[in-house]
Amino acid sequence: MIRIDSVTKRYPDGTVAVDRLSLEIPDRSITVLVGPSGCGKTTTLRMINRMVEPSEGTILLDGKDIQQQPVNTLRRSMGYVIQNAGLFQHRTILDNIATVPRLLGWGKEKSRARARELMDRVGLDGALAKRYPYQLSGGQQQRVGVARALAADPPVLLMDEPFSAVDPIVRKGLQDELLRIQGELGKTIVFVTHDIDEAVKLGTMVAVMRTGGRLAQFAPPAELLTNPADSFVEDFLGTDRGIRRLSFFPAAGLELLTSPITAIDATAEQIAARDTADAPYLLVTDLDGKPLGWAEPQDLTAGAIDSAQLIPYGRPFVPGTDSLRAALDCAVLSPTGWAVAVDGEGRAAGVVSQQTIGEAIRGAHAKSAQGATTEKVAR
Ligand SMILES: Nc1ncnc2c1ncn2[C@@H]1O[C@H](COP(=O)(O)OP(=O)(O)OP(=O)(O)O)[C@@H](O)[C@H]1O
Repeated sequence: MIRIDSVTKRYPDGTVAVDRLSLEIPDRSITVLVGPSGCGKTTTLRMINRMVEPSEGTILLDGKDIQQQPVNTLRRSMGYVIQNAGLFQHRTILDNIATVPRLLGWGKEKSRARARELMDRVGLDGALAKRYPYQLSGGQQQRVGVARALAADPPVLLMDEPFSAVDPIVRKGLQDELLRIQGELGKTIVFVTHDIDEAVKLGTMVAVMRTGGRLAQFAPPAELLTNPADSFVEDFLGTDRGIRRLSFFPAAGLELLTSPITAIDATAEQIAARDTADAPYLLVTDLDGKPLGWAEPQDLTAGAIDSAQLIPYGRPFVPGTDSLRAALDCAVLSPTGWAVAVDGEGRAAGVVSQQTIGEAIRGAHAKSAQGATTEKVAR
């Protein structure tokens, strides 16, 4: 949908912010521009809505040169979200969100109705509608910024470090919300960040830029983590690239053992009859099948199970939605070295050892080397 064709931006003082950049930004997906401070990300984004004009090269939107389009028409087709939301401080939340529909002449009631609908869409409580921006938290303000950008239903959303100013937990919530909104609305989003984790999480495609405004690599995140183009990209991705790449392999194929699962009301005879050859620990569950903790078989054969004596099982993973990274994390954090898999209701579905996860990782790498595609799974 957006094609950046050999674009250069030279500012009047001679700074080359962007140097012969070419990118094909796919339709209805999130393309992330990432790179160190000053590498030209913001300049690139602003050239897309003509807040900055390129010195050379062309940008095409749906095959048409954006230079040939009136700036106002162009900007109407592009929502713009910036860090700290950039809200109008003297307007209520509802009126902030209704800004563009009002500019388009929608009328007050229709604009406000649309604003209410968007508050709901971005997860804002309707009770906040009459407040002013200063009466909202940073995360809430950022949601207002996203709602305002979506108000006139533009096909394109440009987002410049929109979540950088909030704490990590709020940030994760905003990222998840953006992925949900993108899934529902199918916008074409260009997202600027300097945080590679954010880029890998959000991007369908990731453009890594280097200082001097040049493109270092343009690839889907799994490809980036597997085959960084050069040492700059490799360094930028960080030292735990291998672990992060596991986020792209689903945990669904892991072989789970169910024989060690033991209900808390199991009798000594039932426990003694268990085949524990494959697993040194038993996972004790409550009567609903939810995990309580680990026990060594010899500690249980004595009689009634005392839940206070159990070894904590740590955090479980959900095979249907989690990745091998999540499963490995659970196993690494588990005092027994075994990870607990649960179903959507939190009931124990099986257990798996670090060794089995290790074998699955090797299998996944081998498969991916044969060219199998890696889909994004929950991280
Ligand atoms: N108006 C301007 N005049 C001159 N130089 C500029 C101007 N705006 C930006 N620059 C320079 O262009 C280069 C790219 O800036 P830009 O803001 O696009 O980078 P960025 O990657 O978004 O950085 P950051 O992550 O720090 O926001 C920088 O060297 C910057 O100093």
